[in-house]
Amino acid sequence: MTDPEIHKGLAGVVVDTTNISSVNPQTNSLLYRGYPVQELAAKCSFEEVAWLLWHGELPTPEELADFQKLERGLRRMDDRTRRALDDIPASAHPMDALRTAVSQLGGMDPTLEQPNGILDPELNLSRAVYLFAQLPTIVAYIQRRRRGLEIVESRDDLDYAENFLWLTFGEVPDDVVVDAFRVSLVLYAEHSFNASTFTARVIASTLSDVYSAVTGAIGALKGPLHGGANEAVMHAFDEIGSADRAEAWLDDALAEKRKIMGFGHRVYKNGDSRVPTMRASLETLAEHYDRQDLLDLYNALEQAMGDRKNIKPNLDYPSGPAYNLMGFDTETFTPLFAAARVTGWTAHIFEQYAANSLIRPLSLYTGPAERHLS
Ligand SMILES: CC(=O)SCCNC(=O)CCNC(=O)[C@H](O)C(C)(C)COP(=O)(O)OP(=O)(O)OC[C@H]1O[C@@H](n2cnc3c(N)ncnc32)[C@H](O)[C@@H]1OP(=O)(O)O
Ligand SMILES: O=C([O-])CC(=O)C(=O)O
Repeated sequence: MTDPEIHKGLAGVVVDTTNISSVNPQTNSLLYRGYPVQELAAKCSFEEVAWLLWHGELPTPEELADFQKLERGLRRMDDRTRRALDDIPASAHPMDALRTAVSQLGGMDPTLEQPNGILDPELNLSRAVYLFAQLPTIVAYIQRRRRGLEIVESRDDLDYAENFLWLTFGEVPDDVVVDAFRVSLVLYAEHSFNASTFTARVIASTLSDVYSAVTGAIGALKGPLHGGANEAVMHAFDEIGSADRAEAWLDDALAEKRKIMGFGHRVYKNGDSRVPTMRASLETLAEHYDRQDLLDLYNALEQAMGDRKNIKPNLDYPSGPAYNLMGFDTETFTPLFAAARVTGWTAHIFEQYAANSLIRPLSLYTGPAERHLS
């Protein structure tokens, strides 16, 4: 009998269909429900993109107004969530705190216990909207607590992106900063069967609940080969210090066989479709904050990596320094990714429930042959 073909890391394996987004490395395109992500980033609020991912169509003006009203009414953090967060050491990684908070929200949702409470599509949409509204409050609070600052309450006159920045910094920055932040959220929202989304789908496929699936997805996103890379990019920039040191730093890192964070991608081999849009936002921010030095370092490392390995940046490469310029702590970068991606995760969880098959692949056993206790 010949051994089955092994697909390590499921590389190249098509495991299911999806109508949420398409990643096409040949044309270097990314479509959300058919719309190019660049067009959505140029023209849509993050609320509109969230709606599109969940419902398949952009909202009408009335639907958008109702959704915005609903979202604004769900932003306040429950005292029990606050207590759960306060119980975690402030030194813990924000992704650990966020993962705990989402899990705790699941424990506080009594509707999960209703008949069909886990799978009811209407309840699940409400849960997705609730998580969408809550994550900025939670992520902002985690950063403020780490800085020894008091919580800031949401403002109903602000949209999602503005309010997220307000909650974090206690002020709404200039429009160019808000816009760069909104663009990052749109670009991070969805990316087909990436590791965290697949994790969410695996969990949903057991007919477990939305909160469990999102909690698991947060765990998967934390790793530096996935979402954790946006933080790792900034750590690398801190290590390098300035553009003139990029080449030497890279040579040392490659000699030590280190992975260069923010470069490479499982699907895109000729560059990530989202990078030009995020890079343009980074450029605007660098100009706004008068930080050409950061852009120089960005360009120098990209150039050196291209020369030596011909490997291109992924979205985490421009997002890391962009979030740094906006004033976020490095440890908050991956939670920002999670707050954006909760839209894509939940859309995929709904899709999984709607046409479910338990996800359970096979493995080729390579351990000891059958043996017996004497
Ligand atoms: C938004 C996102 O989540 S995007 C991904 C974010 N993650 C990162 O930025 C982490 C750094 N990048 C990586 O580790 C990888 O590129 C991954 C995990 C993203 C993709 O990995 P894979 O598809 O498995 O690529 P694979 O590992 O086969 O790479 C092919 C070759 O390029 C090398 N390579 C790929 N990425 C990098 C990198 N960032 N630094 C150095 N070498 C790299 C590999 O070592 C491998 O070389 P080899 O053939 O000599 O062994
Ligand atoms: O698609 C992937 O493997 C990783 C990625 O870029 C994302 O999740 O945005």
